[in-house]
Amino acid sequence: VGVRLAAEGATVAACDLDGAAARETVRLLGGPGSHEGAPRGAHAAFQADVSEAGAVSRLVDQVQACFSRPPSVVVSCAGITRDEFLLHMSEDDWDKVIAVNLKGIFLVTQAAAQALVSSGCPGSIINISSIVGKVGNVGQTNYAASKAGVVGLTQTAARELGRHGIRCNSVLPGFIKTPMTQKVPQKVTGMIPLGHMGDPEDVADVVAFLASEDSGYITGASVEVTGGLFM
Ligand SMILES: CCCCCCCCCCCCCC(=O)CC(=O)SCCNC(=O)CCNC(=O)[C@H](O)C(C)(C)COP(=O)(O)OP(=O)(O)OC[C@H]1O[C@@H](n2cnc3c(N)ncnc32)[C@H](O)[C@@H]1OP(=O)(O)O
Ligand SMILES: NC(=O)C1=CN([C@@H]2O[C@H](COP(=O)(O)OP(=O)(O)OC[C@H]3O[C@@H](n4cnc5c(N)ncnc54)[C@H](O)[C@@H]3O)[C@@H](O)[C@H]2O)C=CC1
Repeated sequence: VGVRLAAEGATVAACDLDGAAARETVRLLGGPGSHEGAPRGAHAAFQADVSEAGAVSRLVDQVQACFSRPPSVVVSCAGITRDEFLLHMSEDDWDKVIAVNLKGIFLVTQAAAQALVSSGCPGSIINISSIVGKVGNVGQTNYAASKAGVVGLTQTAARELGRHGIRCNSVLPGFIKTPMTQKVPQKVTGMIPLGHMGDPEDVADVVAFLASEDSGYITGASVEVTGGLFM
């Protein structure tokens, strides 16, 4: 997503719980700024735990200090799984997934919206849900609930923030080739109408569209990027 948005001319603030991962993203973008507080206009890397309110507040403050404005496009990708059958799922596995995947998106969406509204800037907020939030999945009561919650949160934010020129949309990827999907039974591929798994670039293409003025009249939408899986 960062590479695609940079290719569209965006200056990217990449943030991750793993600061090294964020700095690697900035290096991928060819940005000189592989450290916080990069020269104005350069891409910059930040570290934060999105499930922690103080960390998110500090992140938005750091981004505004670095770029002299709130972020005009915010893409929340952070997500984890702690898969287990319902009969055996621990409370901790439930709490951890909800904290990152749902509360994290609440905190980032809220902090970004507060900064945009107080500065009178329009914006586009894009939250990464999952097709699992629409149809459920074996072993994922926690994850499915978190991802379904992302859609409801984003629709509500869209209703409240439209008057401020802030659009909010959800992206629901399907079976995408990343480490996260390595444990999914491969028999799934046969269920995909397009016959193959997607690539992260397929998701990035949709994010770039929702970030751009080409989607200027779209808000509150849930865009499925699934090859037709579970249409
Ligand atoms: C006909 C197949 C239908 C498959 C539909 C699956 C759709 C998945 C699309 C995902 C797209 C988006 C996903 C996403 O947002 C990103 C992710 O979250 S990727 C990770 C998704 N996680 C899973 O799919 C769960 C994978 N399973 C597990 O992690 C383990 O199985 C689990 C921890 C749940 C249990 O482990 P264990 O006790 O060791 O049991 P087994 O692994 O031996 O499995 C027992 C039994 O259950 C079957 N099974 C496991 N997972 C799934 C599944 N997702 N869908 C269907 N069936 C599943 C497994 O095949 C075994 O069946 P047997 O007949 O007993 O062999
Ligand atoms: N891979 C797939 O097939 C699908 C993925 N998704 C969603 O897409 C998003 C990205 O998924 P992937 O790139 O596959 O996963 P990934 O595991 O490669 O990336 C997730 C990133 O989130 C970071 N992160 C984890 N907890 C964090 C926290 N508390 N604070 C800040 N950062 C944190 C991780 O360090 C990691 O860099 C996730 O929200 C996932 O649920 C949705 C559908 C399908």
